[in-house]
Amino acid sequence: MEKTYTNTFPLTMTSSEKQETICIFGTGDFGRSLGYKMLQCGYSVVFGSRNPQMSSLLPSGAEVLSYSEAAQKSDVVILTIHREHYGFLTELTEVLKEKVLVDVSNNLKINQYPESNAEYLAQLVPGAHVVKAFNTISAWALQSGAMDASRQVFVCGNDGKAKQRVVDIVRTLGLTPLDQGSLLAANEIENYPLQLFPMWRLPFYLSAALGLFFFSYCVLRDVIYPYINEKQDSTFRLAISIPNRVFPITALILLALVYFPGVIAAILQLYRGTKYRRFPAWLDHWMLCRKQLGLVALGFAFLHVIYTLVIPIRYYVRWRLRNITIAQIMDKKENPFSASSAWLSDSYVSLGILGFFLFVLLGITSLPSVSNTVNWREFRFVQSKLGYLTLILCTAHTLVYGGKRFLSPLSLRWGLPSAYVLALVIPCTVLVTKFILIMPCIDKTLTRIRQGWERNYKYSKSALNGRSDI
Ligand SMILES: NC(=O)C1=CN([C@@H]2O[C@H](COP(=O)(O)OP(=O)(O)OC[C@H]3O[C@@H](n4cnc5c(N)ncnc54)[C@H](OP(=O)(O)O)[C@@H]3O)[C@@H](O)[C@H]2O)C=CC1
Ligand SMILES: [Cu+2]
Repeated sequence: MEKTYTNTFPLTMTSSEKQETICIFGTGDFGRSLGYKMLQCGYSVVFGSRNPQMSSLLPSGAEVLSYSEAAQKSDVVILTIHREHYGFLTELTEVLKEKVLVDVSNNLKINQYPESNAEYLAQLVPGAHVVKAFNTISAWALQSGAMDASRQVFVCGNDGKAKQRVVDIVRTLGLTPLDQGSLLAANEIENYPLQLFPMWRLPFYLSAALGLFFFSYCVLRDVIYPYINEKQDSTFRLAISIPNRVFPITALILLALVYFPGVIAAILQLYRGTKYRRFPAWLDHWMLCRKQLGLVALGFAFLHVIYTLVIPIRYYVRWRLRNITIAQIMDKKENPFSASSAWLSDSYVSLGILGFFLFVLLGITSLPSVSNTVNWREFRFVQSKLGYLTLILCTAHTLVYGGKRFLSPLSLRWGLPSAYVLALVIPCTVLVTKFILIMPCIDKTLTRIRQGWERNYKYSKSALNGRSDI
């Protein structure tokens, strides 16, 4: 019986061959769009509907029959019906026997039901070969042809031949099939369209929290403090001065947070004396979204660069420069040139430029089109060595910014240090810890652990033999 469709199914259809008929159950949005696309690609389409006479707006050229009549016309039946309405299929088990039954359904929530929709369908219609496909393609994309971002169709199913047929249909429709294995994968495939930027969530919340905290901190020091102490209105600082403090601080901390989990993981491995124990879930998740953290940090660094470029055209800056010059003319006294200040200011800018350049380089190499062209060692070299160099340069940039005022009691307001002093805590912690970790004696142990050596090997061996360790 399996021979029937291997013989009849053409791999690619030519006009001279008989058109293959596909049956689509349901005449809703998705069913109609899919039917339209299939007709365009040379299939003949039969719709199954509760009310064949009432169905309107169907693509011309398609036939509409009752569900059981339609099912008899083809051995591939695509169900474009919501899972909640699958009940009536139990009456069609005889007609659907040995047919390829394609489940396209999505749910409203992740893990909404104990079993995936496709597995539920397989239980309802035990004689059919259920294949999961098309759920990641939207009706709108099918119709408008705007499918660049969503050409991929995940396909899974327990019957190899049935799956192959669906894969071929997907290809004929101009989409890219991705075989995901057996029906067990259906759950993951169904959850996929419901996820909302899972890897961007942590970076987003972190940057929002950091931004808000430092913004409030700067408002307290730079707007509220001068108002209460000198009745001075500094609210104009909310537009550029304060954002241009918050952005670089957020960028620097996020960049440090890209390298922090690696350091924590190394310490954990050293402490446990083995690499064969799982990291806690939060550390795993943190490690997985390092790329996104770095890209968000790069975004903030960009903002800092742009905000810095406009400094010379700001009214406040020009006003201050003019006033200082006029005051010097009136006093007939020139400000002496300070070589150390010139050095500090130039090195501050230069470190910033170099740090930003490497930061952009890191961002570019994390793009899939670029990272696909480098091998594993090259990628690690760029992301680790160059990454740490970027962190060192950006931290130094901030330290030099502080310059002579760094930790000076004069810059305290209500006992609060400048925001950039706080910003340095995490980057410095990461750099100092990393420096300790690369000291030869520690590095040697860590490398051995990462190659599989275990400190308490005997202990684990006895555990393996099932003996108690007391
Ligand atoms: N819309 C989209 O972009 C996408 C949809 N999907 C999935 O495709 C399936 C269909 O979605 P969509 O077309 O948007 O939904 P619609 O509500 O527009 O269509 C559902 C169709 O199911 C049929 N149906 C059968 N039994 C019942 C019943 N008891 N009550 C109501 N309808 C019934 C109806 O067709 P008739 O009246 O002819 O019997 C109806 O038109 C869903 O499982 C959805 O998750 C997947 C990817 C994208
Ligand atoms: Cu800067």
